[in-house]
Parts: sequence; C-alpha cells; structure tokens
Amino acid sequence: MKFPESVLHAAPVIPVVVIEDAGTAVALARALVAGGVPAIEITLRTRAALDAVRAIASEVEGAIVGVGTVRTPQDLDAAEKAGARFAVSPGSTPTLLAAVRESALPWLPGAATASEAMLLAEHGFRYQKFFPAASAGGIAALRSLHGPLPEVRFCATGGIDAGNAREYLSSPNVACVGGSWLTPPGLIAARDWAAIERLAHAAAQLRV
Ligand SMILES: O=C(O)C(=O)C[C@H](O)[C@H](O)COP(=O)(O)O
Repeated sequence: MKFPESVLHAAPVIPVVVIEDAGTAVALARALVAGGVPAIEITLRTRAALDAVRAIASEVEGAIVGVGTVRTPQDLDAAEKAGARFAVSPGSTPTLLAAVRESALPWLPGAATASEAMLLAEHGFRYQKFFPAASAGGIAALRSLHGPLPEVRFCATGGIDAGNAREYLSSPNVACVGGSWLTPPGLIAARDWAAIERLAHAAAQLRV
C-alpha cells in the first residue's frame, strides 16, 4: 500500500518516541499535537508501546499514530490491531516485504544504501526511511542518492536533532526527518508536557 504523503508532510519532523509507561502516552501525544507535530512514531522497543498506541489512537484527537521498530510480520499485525495508522522499520527483509503485501497498513521501510533503496523502489516503495542517517553518510549521502534515484523520497532518521534537521530538510529528496529529540526520556519521566510542546513547536517551524 502506498505510504500516505499526509503522514510525511504533517510536519517537518516525525518524533520517534520510546514509551516506558503507557500512562504517559496520551498527555505526551497531546503535547506533540499541540506543538504542531501530529504524526508520531511509537517504537516497539518497550512493553508499553502497543498500549500506548491504543491509548493515543482512541483518545488523542488530531494525532496520527504509527508504530516503529517493526521487524517481523507479527510486529506489523500487532501494530495494525492496536490502531496504528502506519508502520516504520529500520530496514527491510524478504519476510516483511511479503507480509506488507498482505497488510492494509502503510509501511515506511528503512534503507541505508543505494542497493537497499533500489530494491525497495523495485517493490514499489517510493517513500523510505533513510536510517541510520548520520552514520550512513548524512546529508552528503542523501544528496548523492538523489542523482541516480530522483523519485525516491526519504524520512531521514538517526542522529538528527534541532541543530542539523534544517540542513537535512533542504535536500530535495528529504520529505521529512525523524528523531527522538522532541521526547527526551528525562522530560517524559518528569511529565514536563509544556517543555515537550515547546520542542514540538520549534520542530514544526523547521520547514525550509
Ligand atoms: O527504533 C527504530 O525503529 C529505529 O529505527 C531507530 C530510531 O528511528 C532512531 O533510533 C532514532 O534516532 P535518534 O533520533 O538518533 O535517537
């Protein structure tokens, strides 16, 4: 299924969120939405992740909640059942590609090299996550990929923060960036939703 541009263009940044306590999910998502960043990726790295997705999907108006760290067909299925609107993976595998074909959930697969991006494009995935962006060559790598693969658009993620996001966004093949900097664990633990809203608000202004 085609990945919705409405998710990639909802804001310049898709926050990548690690939730330890599902009880924080609704307030956290409301802060991000209020700051102008409505598409939110909850990583499947914690046991609380799917409960957090369920809560955001049912309670937070305006949020577009997705699931990240999708590594298996089981992850994909669990994400869809929890009410996720999209799924994101750090890479791709033949098993996942087959599962995605049978699923209604839009999928943003990860690529870090020209070969990976070409293979995904061959399978019809024009939108991809460039991960791990900074260590896979950063903005220079993205600009280099744009020449031979002009139709592919990336959500660059991994090592991006408020300081370098704008530079990534200036590359013509970068649709948006992803990152964990809007939701630092310390602010979540302190339930400092006002601070998270301020970070989201600053991120929402990053469009170049
Ligand atoms: O968990 C996943 O699904 C991932 O693919 C990794 C995350 O997207 C990055 O870890 C975010 O990177 P930072 O913004 O540098 O923290």
